[in-house]
Amino acid sequence: MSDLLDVDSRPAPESSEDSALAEYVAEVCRRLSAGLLRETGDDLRSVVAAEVRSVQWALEDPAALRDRVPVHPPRLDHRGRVRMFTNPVLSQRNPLAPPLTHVSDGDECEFRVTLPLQYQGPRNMLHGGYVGVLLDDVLWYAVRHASTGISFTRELTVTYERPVPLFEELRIVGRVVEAEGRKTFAEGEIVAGGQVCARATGLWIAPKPRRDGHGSAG
Ligand SMILES: CCCCCCCCCC(=O)SCCNC(=O)CCNC(=O)[C@H](O)C(C)(C)COP(=O)(O)OP(=O)(O)OC[C@H]1O[C@@H](n2cnc3c(N)ncnc32)[C@H](O)[C@@H]1OP(=O)(O)O
Repeated sequence: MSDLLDVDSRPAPESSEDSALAEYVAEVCRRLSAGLLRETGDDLRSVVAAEVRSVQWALEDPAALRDRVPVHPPRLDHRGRVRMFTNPVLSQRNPLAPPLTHVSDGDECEFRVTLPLQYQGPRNMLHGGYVGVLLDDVLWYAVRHASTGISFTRELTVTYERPVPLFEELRIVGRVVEAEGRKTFAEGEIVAGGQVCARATGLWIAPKPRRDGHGSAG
């Protein structure tokens, strides 16, 4: 996924052990989030203790994490500044991002994910706001893949056709339907068990070029 970012090939100012440590701790945070919402009493204490031990183990022996591949270190921009990939859907280093698999980058972009408890709205169902977050991100990703620069979401319409389930694999799909100047229109859906649960259409707009010829953001 990171190949779509505006990065260069200079080495990141972080050891691979530290990048692995950051991603490992993000995983621990995800497990803790689910544990805090699932457990009580002795079970809660035992989940917290186990995860604290696993962080201590990782800190004491960072080399043990070295074989955890792939690791996604921060990049440097053209001025040599660290560019951390912070995206709350796609960054492995962000505990808010779910454990998502990136399936394809062709005419259709597709992510797959099985969402745990911390994304719950109604019982066993995905929170509606997060349905919008996932669709915004996959449509943005399709727009980004089909173009050369950054675009911002201008309009996003989500149709909730049936509940999006937690605890089972979701396909999250996005595609460009039309591009005209700075505007790109895209659409997509979230599919569970072969059924479309939610659809989205939207418009992405590239920022006006600056006087120096570059985009104004991104
Ligand atoms: C490494 C990076 C990782 C990034 C992760 C991204 C995750 C997903 C994407 C996002 O969530 S982005 C964050 C949420 N979005 C924003 O915060 C954007 C806030 N809005 C803006 O900053 C501006 O509105 C925007 C830059 C999008 C557009 O401002 P402009 O002043 O350039 O737009 P303008 O009003 O000139 O409209 C441009 C064109 O679109 C047209 N237009 C605007 N709204 C329209 C509409 N609703 N339908 C059809 N056309 C529309 C408008 O008529 C015009 O057409 P023409 O070029 O033909 O004249």
